[in-house]
Amino acid sequence: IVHIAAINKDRTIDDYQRIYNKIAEKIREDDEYDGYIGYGPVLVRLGWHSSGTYNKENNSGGSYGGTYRFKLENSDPSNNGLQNAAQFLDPIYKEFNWISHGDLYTLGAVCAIQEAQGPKIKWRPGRVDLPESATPENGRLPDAVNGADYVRKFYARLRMNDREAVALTGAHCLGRTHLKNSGFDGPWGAASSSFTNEFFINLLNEQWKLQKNAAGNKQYDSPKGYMMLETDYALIQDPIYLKIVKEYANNEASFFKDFASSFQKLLENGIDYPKGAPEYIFKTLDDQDM
Ligand code: HEM
Ligand SMILES: Nc1c([N+](=O)[O-])cnc2ccccc12
Repeated sequence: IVHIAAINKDRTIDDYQRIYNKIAEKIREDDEYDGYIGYGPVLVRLGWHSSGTYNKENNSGGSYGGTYRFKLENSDPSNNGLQNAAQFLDPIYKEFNWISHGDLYTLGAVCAIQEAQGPKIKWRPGRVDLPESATPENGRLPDAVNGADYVRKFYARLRMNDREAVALTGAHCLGRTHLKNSGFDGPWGAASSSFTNEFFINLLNEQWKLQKNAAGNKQYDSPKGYMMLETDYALIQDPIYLKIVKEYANNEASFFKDFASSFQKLLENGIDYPKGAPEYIFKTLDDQDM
């Protein structure tokens, strides 16, 4: 399968910055969502899940076709809760319906990370809405109850190496798990809406206890009320991952640099960009004194 980015010469960075600003202003405005965590984290998860269906074996899935908009994909149990992100983006799509769904889902995630004081993420437009028949089957997104071997194998399907896998998991500094969405619960402590390297610091500094939660699923809990999934905890069980976790816990700049490149790669998996395809770095609202 080949997906070639469609370059729309009528649209410039100003057009996309306008959409970015609309999303960013709405994140600021709708601040009460999920106990005042806000919509940032769930927008990041939508961008990641719409990209995480990619399979390098046949270049299928991924963000290009915007197939999350179809029932088969948005009703995948792995996508429980992302309806909130889709509903958040609906009015923005109505106002700017010249953008493709794939570009909108990924732009929303980039905006959410940057507005959470995370790194600048380069973003390239050109995804094209594909028909419902192009929707990937359920089951391509990762399960949380697994160890390091599973994590390594899963990320290999997305063409991600060990550093990229650890860096990407650092997005778990944002938001929280919700029993009704995924059967995992917490953290009850600082479920953050700021993008930092705290996930790695928590992993290394907290005492973790594996226990069954109210839904009977195993997760690691800490006395301070933090939690880790088994796939999170795997990053300090595996010696190679552990070394990278320590690097990112001690060097936020290194984490930011690697996250920015890995997240762009994740969002662009499966897409061929023609030579000279435009690549944008959006200004935050703060950069624009808004
Ligand atoms: C092995 C890989 C991964 C597994 C098993 C996993 C699993 C999960 C689970 C179970 C939740 C809770 C969902 C809910 O209950 O609402 C969650 C939330 C989240 N995940 Fe992951 N995840 C993985 C990788 C990633 C990656 C690569 C990113 C982004 C780069 C990411 C970003 C997020 C965010 C931002 C949230 C919070 C969402 C919210 O607060 O609504 N995750 N993840
Ligand atoms: N905030 C989180 C943490 N944490 O340490 O605060 C750990 N793992 C998570 C997994 C999914 C979503 C949020 C998480």
